[in-house]
Amino acid sequence: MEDQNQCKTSDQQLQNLNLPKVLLHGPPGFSSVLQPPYSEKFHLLNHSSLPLHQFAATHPHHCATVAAVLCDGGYPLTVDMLSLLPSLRLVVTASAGTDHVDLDECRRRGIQVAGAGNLFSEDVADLAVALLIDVVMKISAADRSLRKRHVDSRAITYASKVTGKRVGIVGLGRIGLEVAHRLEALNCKVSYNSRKQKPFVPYPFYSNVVDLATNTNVLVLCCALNDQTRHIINREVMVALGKGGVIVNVGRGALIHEKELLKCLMEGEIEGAGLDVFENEPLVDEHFFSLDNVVLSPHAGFSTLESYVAICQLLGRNLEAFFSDNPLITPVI
Ligand SMILES: O=CC(=O)O
Repeated sequence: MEDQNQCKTSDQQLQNLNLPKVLLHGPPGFSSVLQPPYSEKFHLLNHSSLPLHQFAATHPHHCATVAAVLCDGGYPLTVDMLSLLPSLRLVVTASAGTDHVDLDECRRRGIQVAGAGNLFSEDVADLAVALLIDVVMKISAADRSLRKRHVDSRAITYASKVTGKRVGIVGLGRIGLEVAHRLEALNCKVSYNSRKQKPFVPYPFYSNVVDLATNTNVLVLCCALNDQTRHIINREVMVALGKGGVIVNVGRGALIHEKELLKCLMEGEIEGAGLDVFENEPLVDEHFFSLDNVVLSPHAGFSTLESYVAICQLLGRNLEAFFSDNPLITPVI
């Protein structure tokens, strides 16, 4: 554990005593998400060099008094972890998804949670459409082929038209809607599946993902991961999508039964996949690496420079709002 401010003067350390303690729960370097003026308003603690339970064992006083956690999307906050922080009142996550945070436990303990809101929706939608176009038009496969000096583009099999494709969006929240708007410009025929039919959208609704797959060429997964959506894309759905079918996933890896996806890709049950997320992140199943009909992206849907600058501000503003007794800017609960 390092105290974020340990190299400052002891005067500043004394000053820290009056500042709310915020525990940073993310990768090395995560502390840079809070910049002045926000970084000066909190006593930042960074445990990235130690697992949280070891930090708790070696720094019980800090753990007992941490008031807020600032966490990164890939960093779980389980019941056990939350129990190490008895004074915790706020979790701010730098992600739109909240499947890594035990929200039920936060509710039970009255801990408020803020997230990224819709900040990343446009970037994620851009990436979804980029992956769709790449897989369908075989851009990355052609690039690989050219680099091997196979200059005849037909050395790879024929690409397919994006224009006019029937695209089924799974999860028509803000990201799904952004994807739909982009696809309309490409003359794609959009339909969707979600928990409930949305009265305000013009797209056909399918209450069942198998029916959606049967009636489309491409599935784009934009929904949240929860008990209802885990492995929502199983073999039955992939077979229903059919041999020319493509799956794009910008939601969470575990929306797809990944082993079945690999089998379907290898056996030609579906045509291809564009994946920004994986079931065992940060690990990626290496079987994907040898498949030419897959385009891979390292969970990068939210990593534009513009959005990074914006999320840094938003995290600080949520912390500031909470500790000034104002409503959270982007509340989850
Ligand atoms: O995956 C990224 C996010 O949830 O913001």
